[in-house]
Amino acid sequence: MANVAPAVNIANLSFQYPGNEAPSFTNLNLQIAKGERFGLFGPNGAGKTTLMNLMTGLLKADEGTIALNGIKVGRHKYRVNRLFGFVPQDFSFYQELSPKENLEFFGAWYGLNSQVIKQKTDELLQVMGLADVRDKQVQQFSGGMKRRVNLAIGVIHNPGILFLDEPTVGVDVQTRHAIINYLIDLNKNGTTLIYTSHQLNEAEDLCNEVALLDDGKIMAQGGLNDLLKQHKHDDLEELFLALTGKHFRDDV
Ligand SMILES: Nc1ncnc2c1ncn2[C@@H]1O[C@H](COP(=O)(O)OP(=O)(O)OP(=O)(O)O)[C@@H](O)[C@H]1O
Repeated sequence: MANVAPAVNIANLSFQYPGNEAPSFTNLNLQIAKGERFGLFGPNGAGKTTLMNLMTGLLKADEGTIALNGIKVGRHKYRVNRLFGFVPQDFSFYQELSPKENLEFFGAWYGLNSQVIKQKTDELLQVMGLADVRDKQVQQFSGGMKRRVNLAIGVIHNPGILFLDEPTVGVDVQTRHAIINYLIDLNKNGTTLIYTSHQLNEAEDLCNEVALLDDGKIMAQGGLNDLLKQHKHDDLEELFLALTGKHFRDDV
């Protein structure tokens, strides 16, 4: 059988923000296989968002390469951009537009034809519980509704890889359940999920593979159950504290 390229292949990645004293990453290597529900965890300031921004091409590596499904990020921008969806921590839609208008706009941006845009827009508004408010301005929505709009936009083009940076921050239990169940369904249909969160109990429901990042280094990586067994911990929170320590990580 031919070798299948991993969903994400990071090789010898080095990156430093201009003006910072120390690099964020030096010679980092990470592979994420296709079809995984992969969780990237770590304390505040560990580098999770920076790594997501590098994987999605928002930041450019100083050294090393990142490939998605075997295609190098930064080289074939248009091809790479259509491979993945990104649900960033900050809302990435137009507040003055309705959810329907936002989905139509981003569908067109991804080059979908109008028939597909209409069908995906109707489907996503329904799945996300936004059908009744489809024509209202998003700026009038609650935080949980805005999170669902953010997610819908990230998946309108049926991406094979979906990056999610804290997709459930600040939402209620109902929205959290809806989002997690939707993500599990997407994964069953073949989408690789790459997810960060501080909600470790939620991560246990969602992820089958995890990596713990601290100070730009991967402290542990593997199947969630294998890691818990190997380190003799009952849950991800215990493992997290054991590997990253209990001290605060406030930036100064
Ligand atoms: N634009 C920037 N310029 C300079 N330094 C930055 C920039 N963005 C982030 N950093 C620094 O890089 C480090 C990693 O930040 P990052 O936001 O990637 O961490 P994180 O793991 O996502 O944290 P959190 O859990 O708090 O979201 C921090 O020390 C942060 O101060």
